[in-house]
Amino acid sequence: MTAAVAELAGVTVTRGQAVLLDDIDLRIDEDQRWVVIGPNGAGKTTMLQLLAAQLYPSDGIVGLLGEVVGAVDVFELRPRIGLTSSALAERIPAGEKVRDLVVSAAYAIVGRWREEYDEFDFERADELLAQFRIDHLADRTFGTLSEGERKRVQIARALMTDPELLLLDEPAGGLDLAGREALVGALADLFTDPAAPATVLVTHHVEEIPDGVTHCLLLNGGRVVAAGPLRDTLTSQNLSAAFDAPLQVTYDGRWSARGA
Ligand SMILES: Nc1ncnc2c1ncn2[C@@H]1O[C@H](COP(=O)(O)OP(=O)(O)OP(=O)(O)O)[C@@H](O)[C@H]1O
Repeated sequence: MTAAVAELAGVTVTRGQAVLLDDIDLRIDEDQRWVVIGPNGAGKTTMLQLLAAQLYPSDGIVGLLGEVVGAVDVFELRPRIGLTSSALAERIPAGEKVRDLVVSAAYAIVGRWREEYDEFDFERADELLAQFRIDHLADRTFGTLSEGERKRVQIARALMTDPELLLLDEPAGGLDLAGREALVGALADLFTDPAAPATVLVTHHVEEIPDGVTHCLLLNGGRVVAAGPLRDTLTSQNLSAAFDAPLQVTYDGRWSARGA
């Protein structure tokens, strides 16, 4: 049996009168790659914040990497979890060099360059840059990169600490078609690697589901519409329920969806 990297039991998140997540049960195993899909405001980012140990539930239990959030120091948990999001990208100084940015993740530092890094760290950073086909950008500054290049740098950085759980919040958001396709391809390479960590990828678009994704969570209004193995879960009926609109899902090696 595989081990759970994350377990949510009866998890509710409220802010004032607003219910952001409502009574969520979910288990993510170490060999699983999840995609979370839902309309704006469904609670996807809130879910990732819970999984990143950046948010406590208002009710219920969040188990992460064998620990219960709230009963353990989150600063011990966070280095074991890789996260990319546009909010984090905004905090990256434009003048930071790509290689430094990736290598400094080993020490969970953004925009500082004070620690000693060893040869192994630089080798690992270069390996990750090559894996995401951005090794030619190693000496460029973050601010000079295209949006697609920035996304890949962030993912390389998130992997630098060899996280046990990788969380990607709309990694293809804002990319043009070619950039999106390149990123989806790079993620497919990662997701189909058995050594890659358990992953949760948030998106609005089924076209952005890379090969290697095994499970799907559909959210609407903070509630689970459906969750389980991808092929069983991502049906026209479930997607329509998640988006409150008649949608037709097809799969021909890639997922796509259109109005029914
Ligand atoms: N502090 C808060 N107080 C009240 N409501 C909030 C607060 N933070 C978030 N919300 C609401 O919670 C809901 C879920 O937000 P969340 O960012 O998790 O959704 P999402 O699915 O990631 O949306 P999107 O696709 O637009 O990024 C939204 O309706 C949002 O307006």
